Amino acid sequence: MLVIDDEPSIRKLAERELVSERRLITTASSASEALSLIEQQDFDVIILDIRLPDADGMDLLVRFRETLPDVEVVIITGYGTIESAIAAMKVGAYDYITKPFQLEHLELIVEKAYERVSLKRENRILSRALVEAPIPRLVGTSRGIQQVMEMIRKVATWDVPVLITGESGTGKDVVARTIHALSKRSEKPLIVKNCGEIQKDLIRSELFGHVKGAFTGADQTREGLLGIADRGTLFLDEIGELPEDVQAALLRFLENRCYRRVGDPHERRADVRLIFATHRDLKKEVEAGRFHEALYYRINVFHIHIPPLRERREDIPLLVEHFLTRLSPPGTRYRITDDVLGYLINYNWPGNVRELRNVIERAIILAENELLTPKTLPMEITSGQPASHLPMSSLKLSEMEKYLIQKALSIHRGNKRKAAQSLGISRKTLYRKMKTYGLLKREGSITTVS
Ligand SMILES: Nc1ncnc2c1ncn2[C@@H]1O[C@H](COP(=O)(O)OP(=O)(O)OP(=O)(O)O)[C@@H](O)[C@H]1O
Repeated sequence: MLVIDDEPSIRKLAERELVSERRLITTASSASEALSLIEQQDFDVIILDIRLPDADGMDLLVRFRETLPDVEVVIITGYGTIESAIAAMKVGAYDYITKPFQLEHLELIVEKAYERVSLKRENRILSRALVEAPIPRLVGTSRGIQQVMEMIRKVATWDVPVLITGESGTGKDVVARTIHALSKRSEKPLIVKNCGEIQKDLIRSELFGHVKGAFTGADQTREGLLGIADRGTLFLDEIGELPEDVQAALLRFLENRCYRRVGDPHERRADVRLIFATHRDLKKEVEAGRFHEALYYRINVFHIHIPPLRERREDIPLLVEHFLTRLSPPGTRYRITDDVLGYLINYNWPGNVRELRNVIERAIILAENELLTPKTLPMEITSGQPASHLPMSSLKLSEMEKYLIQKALSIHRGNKRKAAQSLGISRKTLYRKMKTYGLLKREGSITTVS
């Protein structure tokens, strides 16, 4: 924020009282000083005394309106010059305040002006299409997913950085969106950026912004993602792809919320919650000298790991149901046969939930009579060995029995009659064994196999 006033007491008051976590205050005592500051740095809000020693504040305001369309200008006028305040509003000032004023009154106006700046910024972000669709639901009842949900609920309302890890397609993006949606910042923008998709030499400028002339091709000053995400959340995917110098700058930002745009000698502040994701093992990257150690420790404080789908196969029936509902064309209701579910549960899912989603989408297209049969599945799934995931490391009879019961329940989506039938035992025996193996914790929540 820039405060232009020739009265030292007003400048001092602003410097002392209006500074905040999110705001740096710069002051100027004359129009010429203000203009040279504006040449060098960007401001969100300008407070302008209409009477200045070297220029008419009105002329300055007109100039600001033409050259700084995104900045909100608040006018300070002397007592009895209300007409000039009204004239200033007509030219495009955001608001005015008359001297002498109460500090609270000024604070309120400044807050509102900032609110307006961030609203404008959000509209711009929407037009840059960085914010995507609403959050998808995190589906799953496995212990792994339940733990992830629990962690999300705990961390969402805190402003701490979060690191999400997991193989590609496990749902890191869904988790990040859920954290933002449950946070205090949910009304503010969530900016999502995959660092792996940005050209290496442009990453710094993309994140922190740059000033005009900072490098060849920088013909305009441009706001970085941190500035755009101010008061919201920035989700950086594939953080392992960041160059070393950018990692260091990011660490600085995490420590004091200050950053510098490329080519800008001045510090800026932004109030941004950061969420990171990677499919790499960052600890190994640190050991190999490819990832900044201090940054790793700073972001690893709250770490959410999403297990691969093959380690939580009991989520597959629910996920299948979820995608069938989501992907069936309106007015249709696609179903799957039991053997299709069996194949899906047994497959290894190297592409995790994303692959499952794609398989269901493809099968819906190939299905006849709204029924997904094995013919609608890709070869690599139907050629799989149905029993390939037996826990062969353990050959204890009881463990094998428990495993087979869980498997049968998974395949038959918890239907005890069908599970018992496929195991060749009575329903009563199945029930008794489920009790023995602790598979009947709560009615309706059956622990199935992974
Ligand atoms: N638990 C889940 N419940 C519902 N949908 C899910 C779940 N996990 C993942 N998905 C869906 O699977 C797809 C892939 O998820 P997402 O993009 O979040 O994975 P990712 O881990 O971020 O992948 P990458 O590392 O490749 O970016 C998306 O369509 C997402 O909606």
